[in-house]
Amino acid sequence: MSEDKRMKVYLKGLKKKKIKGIELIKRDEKIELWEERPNCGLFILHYSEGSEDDYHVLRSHLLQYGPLSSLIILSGINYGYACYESLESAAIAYETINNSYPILPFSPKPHPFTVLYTPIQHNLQLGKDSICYENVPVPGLIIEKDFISAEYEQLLVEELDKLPWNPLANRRVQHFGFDFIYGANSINPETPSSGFPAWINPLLTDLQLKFGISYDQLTVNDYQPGDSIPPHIDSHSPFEEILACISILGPISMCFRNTDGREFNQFIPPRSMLAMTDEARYVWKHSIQQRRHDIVNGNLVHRKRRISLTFRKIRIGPCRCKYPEFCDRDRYEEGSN
Ligand SMILES: O=C(O)CCC(=O)C(=O)O
Ligand SMILES: [Fe+2]
Repeated sequence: MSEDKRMKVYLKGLKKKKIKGIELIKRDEKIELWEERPNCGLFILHYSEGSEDDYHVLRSHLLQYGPLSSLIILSGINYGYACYESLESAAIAYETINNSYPILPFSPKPHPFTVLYTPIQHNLQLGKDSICYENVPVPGLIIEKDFISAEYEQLLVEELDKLPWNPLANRRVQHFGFDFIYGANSINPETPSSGFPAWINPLLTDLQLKFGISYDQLTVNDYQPGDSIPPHIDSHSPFEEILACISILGPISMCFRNTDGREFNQFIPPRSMLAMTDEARYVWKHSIQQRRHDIVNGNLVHRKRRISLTFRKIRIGPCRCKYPEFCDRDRYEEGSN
């Protein structure tokens, strides 16, 4: 076949793929595309696996045309969405990609891709469960960024990795102060397991200053991408009100769910402190959902290893929270068993 003919066949194949891609976007994203008028927003028909590597391949290519304000490429879906900061950059990308068919090293094999203008600021419908926000309206939830330094974060990881991790179904854990009894979601106050190692002291001091609480139980969770913790409320009776959770290494989102159906994904940056007080502590369930990515401000954030340190204070006496319908105080009342 001549080179000319080969090119024609190749472009015909690409055109067919494009028509199929548009149908898919209409079906999944429920939007009609506006193909002709230049717009900052672009649907990308990348025909790849949408893996993390594919995401980075696309991102570095698209950045050649100008700064992006959004890029969402989801695993297992062969189209994505990008938004340029300027119309000019989007137009250069559109013209260059659709006229010169650059071949990118996608998985499973290198191939060209196409882009389409869209007038709609889009969060991919198929990725909407993973959209999270920097401040969600959960009463009593406090998030403080940059609570610890990068140096101390590094030290915590090194020290924790010297100690044995206990594997659970979807993550690994360590406990300090008192052992945590899974199932009962409690501790045995009669049998303190171990004290806190000295390298925890700076955190204990900071939390004491912040909340006036001397925390005495610590659960450390270690999550790899895709790991999770099921929805739960930390039992009221064994622990006092304020739970303080320090996050290190990777970013993640935590899902807060109320029994009335409200649900919010809170983005948690590394080295931040998240405190659950009042309703956030006693009423809302929290969980880390099984995912490898989160979407924040229109951008895909791939999860990495994340460690959390949850500080709790053992409660002496019954819980007297304002939420008896959510409280387990009856189970722990004196004389009951
Ligand atoms: O990993 C986290 O931030 C949450 C941990 C947690 O909810 C718990 O250990 O009870
Ligand atoms: Fe918890």
